[in-house]
Amino acid sequence: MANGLYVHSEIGPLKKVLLHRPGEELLNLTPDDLERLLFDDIPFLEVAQAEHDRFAEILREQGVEVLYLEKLTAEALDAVPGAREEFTNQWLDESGLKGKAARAAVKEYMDSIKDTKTFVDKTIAGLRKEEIDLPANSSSLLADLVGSDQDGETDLLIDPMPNTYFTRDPFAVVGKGVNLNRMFSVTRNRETLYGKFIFKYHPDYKDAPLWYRRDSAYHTEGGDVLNLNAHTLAIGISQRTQAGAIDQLAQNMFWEKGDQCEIDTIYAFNIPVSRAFMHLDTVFTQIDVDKFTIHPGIMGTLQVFKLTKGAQQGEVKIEEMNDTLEHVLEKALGLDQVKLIKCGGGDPVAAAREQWNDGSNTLCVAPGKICVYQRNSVTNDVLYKEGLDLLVVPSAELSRGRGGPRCMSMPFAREDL
Ligand SMILES: NC(=O)NCCC[C@H](N)C(=O)O
Repeated sequence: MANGLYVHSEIGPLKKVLLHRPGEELLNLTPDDLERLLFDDIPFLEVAQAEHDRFAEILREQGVEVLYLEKLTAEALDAVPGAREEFTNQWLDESGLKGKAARAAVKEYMDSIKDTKTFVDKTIAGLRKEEIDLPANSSSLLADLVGSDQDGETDLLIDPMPNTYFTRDPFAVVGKGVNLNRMFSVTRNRETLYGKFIFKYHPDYKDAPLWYRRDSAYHTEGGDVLNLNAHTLAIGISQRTQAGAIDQLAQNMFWEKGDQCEIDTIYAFNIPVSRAFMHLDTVFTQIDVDKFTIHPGIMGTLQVFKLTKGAQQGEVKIEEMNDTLEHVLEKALGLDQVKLIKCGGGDPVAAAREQWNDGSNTLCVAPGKICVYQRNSVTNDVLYKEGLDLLVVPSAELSRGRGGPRCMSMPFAREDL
């Protein structure tokens, strides 16, 4: 574990996980910005934090080391002279700020924050106009005179990043390396900066090989990536992950970085493009050696492609194998039978309601032991009767961002099975 990363499955005993405690970014969410910022409601921050603290505590009770994105980023920026300056400039480049004068004023404000962890929190929280002394209209640039209001009236100078607590998506640990993603939306793509600097400068993680880069041409997100075993990945072709990203990933994993990457097979699942099916992990998650929770909407024949390394340099073989999810997973895992447990049991009303609140998005901490949202009582009852050991996370507020326990976590290390 030279660089501290080691993930070869979805279910091996979890040793180390990355979270982000929701912070002041949720206080900069307004009803008008919800859709653009990919959020569905305004959470009550204090309760969201208490729920998240309980999630972290549940993980620690299971012997898991809990890391925080904001802390690792601050450590990375403090580790190398010039790293914080480099981060600030790139954060400003991607902040949507218009005008040189505004940029200079924000830079001065951010530089004045001495403590780096407080600085990192502020980059996530966003900035209100009232917080900055913008120079009077003395500039000769139209952009300074008009400012950011050209996109509509707003009290914000820089958008918050309310989805940062979904640490699953900006990057994904695969084996001993990382897919550093280019994300689907402009707003969430800013979250990938934290991973960029952690994997560039953090003393414990800087040697991690990158299987994908945030400057790639196609978008992809960690919620679409499932580590089936050391050699096999499942990836969704979804609203968030383009087929071209999977081609690029296969090239990098099989060839460009083939000497470091153990993955030799990728199953690409073509899932419907909709918010309910946002990522592969909103549709199914592995909960035991041979068990998965699923969204019932994914039953029936699926279009699936199997990508393997070809014989010629740079060649990737693609086989279309349209089949049921059950059969594809059996083949991929080399099992005679897998069991798919439906969100909501057989009840279509419960399935729709609980799927909306991530009933099939679970975090497995060991085979058969999973974190679930408390509010999904119908699904949880079914899982309990199937013999699963449930670690129940309070979820009244956390669920308002449309992500569950798997979305809120990025495993850094799991024991082998
Ligand atoms: N892996 C996941 O399904 N993550 C949930 C992300 C929810 C967030 N509001 C988003 O739309 O990106």
